[in-house]
Amino acid sequence: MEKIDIKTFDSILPLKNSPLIHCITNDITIETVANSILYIGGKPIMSGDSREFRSLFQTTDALFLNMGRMSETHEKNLKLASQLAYQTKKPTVVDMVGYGITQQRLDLGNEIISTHPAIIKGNSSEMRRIVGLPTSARGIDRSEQDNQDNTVFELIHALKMVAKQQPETVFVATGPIDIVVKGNQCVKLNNGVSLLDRFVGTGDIVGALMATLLGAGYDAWTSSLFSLSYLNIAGEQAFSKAKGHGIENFRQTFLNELSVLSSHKDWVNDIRPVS
Ligand SMILES: Nc1ncnc2c1ncn2[C@@H]1O[C@H](COP(=O)(O)OP(=O)(O)O)[C@@H](O)[C@H]1O
Ligand SMILES: Cc1ncsc1CCOP(=O)(O)O
Ligand SMILES: [Mg+2]
Repeated sequence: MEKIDIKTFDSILPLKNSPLIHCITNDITIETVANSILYIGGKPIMSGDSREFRSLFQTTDALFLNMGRMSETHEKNLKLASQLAYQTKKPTVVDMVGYGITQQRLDLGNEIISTHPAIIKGNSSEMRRIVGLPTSARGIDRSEQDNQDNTVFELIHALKMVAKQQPETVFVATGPIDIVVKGNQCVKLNNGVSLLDRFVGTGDIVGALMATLLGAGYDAWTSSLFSLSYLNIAGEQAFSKAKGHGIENFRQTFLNELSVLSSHKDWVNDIRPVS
């Protein structure tokens, strides 16, 4: 497993600049995604009007694409934006929500993958479909079977095979164990709490945090590892403060933690890579 240079994480927040992040995302979690970017010092612009994409691209620092709630317009927007990002080398994160559950999502996801975004992420079940592994997951959720030691091992192997074809792209599979792969490099992270899986948006949020760090000028590897660690340790802090008081209370406490965790400089000491 690659070592993580945790010391660099200490100095990342607060961000030195306020990167402007263009988000084309689902309308289920759009407000939470926008606020999460603000909580770590970025500036979101949520635009789904393709008429303004080209002028927006002249001022934004990164692009966040989320396959979320599909429609013909959303599909056209994601296709156009991913092509513009490829042509202009705009740092891009794509969240493969529901990849492979329908032909539309399969085709759209494959078209976006071909534009070589900096980070391709999804939960472990979505990422298993991307690398051609079976999954019993339904809808956009993750199957528990996809988080066992053997299934995590086979996903890492398959991700490395795909990553060899796209050496500039970081592949992230989230779950109880988060997997980050770039070429033949791999890190597994073991932070977070199961309550993070009990409400919608945590996958969307961590993808938006990755795009924010890309926009701040960090590379895809650092952006992925930092965002996963930061979000999950915010979840651990929220659990210690809000456990037993209901999922919605945990969710609110968790979102609050995203805005304050960076002020506790020793948070990086809680990062738990898995050897
Ligand atoms: N059971 C769990 N234990 C620890 N962390 C979790 C758990 N479930 C989800 N997470 C964390 O929540 C975030 C979202 O992951 P996941 O639920 O897999 O994405 P999605 O919401 O797209 O399905 C990730 O940072 C992941 O590490
Ligand atoms: C429920 C739902 N349906 C389409 S997008 C979405 C939200 C998914 O958010 P996350 O992947 O972060 O749980
Ligand atoms: Mg998701």
